[in-house]
Amino acid sequence: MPSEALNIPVRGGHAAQDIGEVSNSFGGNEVSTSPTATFHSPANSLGALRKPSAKQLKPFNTQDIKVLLLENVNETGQTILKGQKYQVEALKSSLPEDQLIEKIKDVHVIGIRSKTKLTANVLKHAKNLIVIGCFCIGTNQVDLQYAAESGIAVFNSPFSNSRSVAELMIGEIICLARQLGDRSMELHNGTWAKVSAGCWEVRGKTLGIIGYGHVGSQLSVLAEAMGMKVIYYDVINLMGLGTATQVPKLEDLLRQADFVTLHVPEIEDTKGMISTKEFEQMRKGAYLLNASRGSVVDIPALIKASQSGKLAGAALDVYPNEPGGNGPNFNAELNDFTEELRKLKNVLLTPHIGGSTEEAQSAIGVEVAEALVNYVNFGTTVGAVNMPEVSLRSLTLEEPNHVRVVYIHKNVPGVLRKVNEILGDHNVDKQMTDSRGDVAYLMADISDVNANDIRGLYQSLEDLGSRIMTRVLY
Ligand SMILES: NC(=O)c1ccc[n+]([C@@H]2O[C@H](COP(=O)([O-])OP(=O)(O)OC[C@H]3O[C@@H](n4cnc5c(N)ncnc54)[C@H](O)[C@@H]3O)[C@@H](O)[C@H]2O)c1
Ligand SMILES: O=C(O)CC[C@@H](O)C(=O)O
Repeated sequence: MPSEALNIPVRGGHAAQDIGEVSNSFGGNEVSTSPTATFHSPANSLGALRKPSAKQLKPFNTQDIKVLLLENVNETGQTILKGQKYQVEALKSSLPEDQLIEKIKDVHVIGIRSKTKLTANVLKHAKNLIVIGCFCIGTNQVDLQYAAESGIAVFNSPFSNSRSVAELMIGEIICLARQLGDRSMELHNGTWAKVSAGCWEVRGKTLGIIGYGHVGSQLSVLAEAMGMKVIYYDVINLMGLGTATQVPKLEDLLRQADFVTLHVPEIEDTKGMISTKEFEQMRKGAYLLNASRGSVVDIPALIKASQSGKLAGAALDVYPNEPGGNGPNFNAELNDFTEELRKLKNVLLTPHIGGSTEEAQSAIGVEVAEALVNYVNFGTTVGAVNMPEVSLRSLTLEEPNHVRVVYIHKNVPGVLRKVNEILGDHNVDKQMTDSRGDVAYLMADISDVNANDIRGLYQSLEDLGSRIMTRVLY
């Protein structure tokens, strides 16, 4: 069978086009949450691309694949995607919703960071989209459920920037303890203010970490190395690193810690988790740091706690509303508390740079771009955050008449029987299927397939009522 002879439309929810007309058409586990859980190694299945005997699965002209990268995705990621000859458009900022909707109509792959909101309203316009790459840790900006139900896989980089965030927290803890932000600002403005009142060593102080995952646990180790006592609160029981100890309740942590730092995901439970009541429970003269998501801390309540002297200082890296790009745009139009926040003493404000280091961005670029290529070219979902993890060993060059069928479907009874009736005309060499909630993902490598059979195979799967998306790769 001639490789790349036919192109199979893969996007679900649309009428199958004539094979001849679709030369421009082409058909991605739970992120580990604890230091003791099994971490995913960075995507490594590109090794398959490099193995001489592995067969490239590209039932499409790769140069027809349109990739839109927003928010200044690192050069490393762009290079990998361009290396596949995909058409890559890379923009430095995110896009307002109306422009995003226009752009997303066309593309097969989109890469974003934390600012681009891929809501159901945006995604319903994404007629060709098969995969989303979040070039960051957080995936709260994407409607993961809607994406899964539309057959769109979502990938992220679960820990490539954890160390960078932890290091920033260490820097900020010392800056807050010594009021460095204020001293520096004063001297920039020509004022010499040599003070020691209210300035402390961090040695012997208690750090309370809320959310003891990738970032929280890294921070724990670094803080202990500076002589801090570490306690943490998490919704799951986790083994503390070093001598760090878990406390049973959030309130216990708030009452004991000198520094409280947040490293939880943005989910329903964590929205507004630090508000007036929690500030009251904190020690007088304590410090609060938030580099998780802007919705986790009630900032007007933080402003009151700072003005009243309850808090000795705070460091914020994230805000409920953040600008789409760089510029003089951190103002009251964005968040109505901004002016008051800017006036506070010993409050460090940073523009969501926790993960913004050369090391982190370069590693994220590679990890997410490789996951995207593996999904587009091979259908592999290892590392996807909204689909079951499915992978099969590569087809090899010794298997010229094999095709890989990817069938994303509603998780309802009887589907496998019907699919296997269709595949049963061929030899099913290997097959893997798994489900996650309402969506199931089936991958099968079948042999003895003639080029002429592919359209029929594809169409039969498309015609099943359970179909979300069909892809045939060969
Ligand atoms: N500022 C930045 O640039 C930056 C960079 C990386 C990550 N982040 C944010 O930090 C968050 C944490 O990152 P991570 O890699 O450590 O995530 P993670 O998933 O490894 O860890 C999160 C931890 O929070 C715990 N948790 C969940 N809900 C909780 C609750 N209600 N109370 C207490 N604990 C709870 C989880 O059990 C888990 O152990 C990310 O989701 C992301 O939003 C920000
Ligand atoms: O780079 C970003 O925009 C997001 C960084 C961070 O919040 C993350 O979720 O990894």
